[in-house]
Amino acid sequence: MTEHPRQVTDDQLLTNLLGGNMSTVSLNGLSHAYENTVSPSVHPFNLFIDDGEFLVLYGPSGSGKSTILRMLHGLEAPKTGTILIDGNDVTHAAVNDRDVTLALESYALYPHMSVRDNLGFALRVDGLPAEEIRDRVESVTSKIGLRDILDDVPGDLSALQRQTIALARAVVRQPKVLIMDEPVVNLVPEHQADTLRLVKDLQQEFGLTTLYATANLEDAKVLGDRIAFLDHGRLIGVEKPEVAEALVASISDVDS
Ligand SMILES: Nc1ncnc2c1ncn2[C@@H]1O[C@H](COP(=O)(O)OP(=O)(O)OP(=O)(O)O)[C@@H](O)[C@H]1O
Repeated sequence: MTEHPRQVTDDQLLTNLLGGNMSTVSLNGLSHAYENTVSPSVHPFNLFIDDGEFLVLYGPSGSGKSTILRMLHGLEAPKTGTILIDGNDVTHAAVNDRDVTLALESYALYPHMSVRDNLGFALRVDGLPAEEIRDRVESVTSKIGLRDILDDVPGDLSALQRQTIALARAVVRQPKVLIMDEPVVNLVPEHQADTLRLVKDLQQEFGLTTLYATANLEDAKVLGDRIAFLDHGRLIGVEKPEVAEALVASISDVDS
């Protein structure tokens, strides 16, 4: 199975040459095994995610998606391999030293804080100046129609608005890498479509390098620039959404 290199635009080349803030991810020979288990949860694999790319990890339950995200986040140590972000080896770096942000579900919002304070909280902890916090919060909220509810608390809002804020709270940090682990799986169907659209819009608007785990092929096709197919802890292939169906069919043939 071939891995399609993404076309590097003139802008990206220029940014590279100028030593700009690129956010590439290289996973090299990465594997994982949970303690006291017989077979590895993730077999060794290589994967490169380009700056600003939306990469979907797709596979059934137990295929290794969460474990890969947890290694990238710093919550699980790999058994083998390295993790490079912008060429820097972060394989053994602490969670807070790798600039990877996990978008949490809406129940993780602080219930007593206004939307504005929820969005700015992590930025204050990071020590950003008040002016920059205000600018970032306004920039994100104006793009997603949240400005009118900045002074409300989560309990006053709809489930969809809360979900939107939870996503915005990750984006406002402008992380090098944004990760999401099945963020729509617990939402009612009508909110799932809206949330997927929002995820894609925010990712494109802010050009965030993103890894997104899902067991839903339709979601993977809507969201991904490329889809990484996982099966029983193995990376089977990395393809554009257009050829996803054919690859899934070939995996099913092999499995049956
Ligand atoms: N804490 C753990 N201890 C032992 N084995 C685990 C643990 N967490 C996951 N596993 C195993 O590791 C493998 C990969 O699981 P993982 O959760 O990464 O898959 P997934 O594709 O994200 O599935 P799901 O969406 O159901 O979480 C599975 O075989 C799973 O049973």
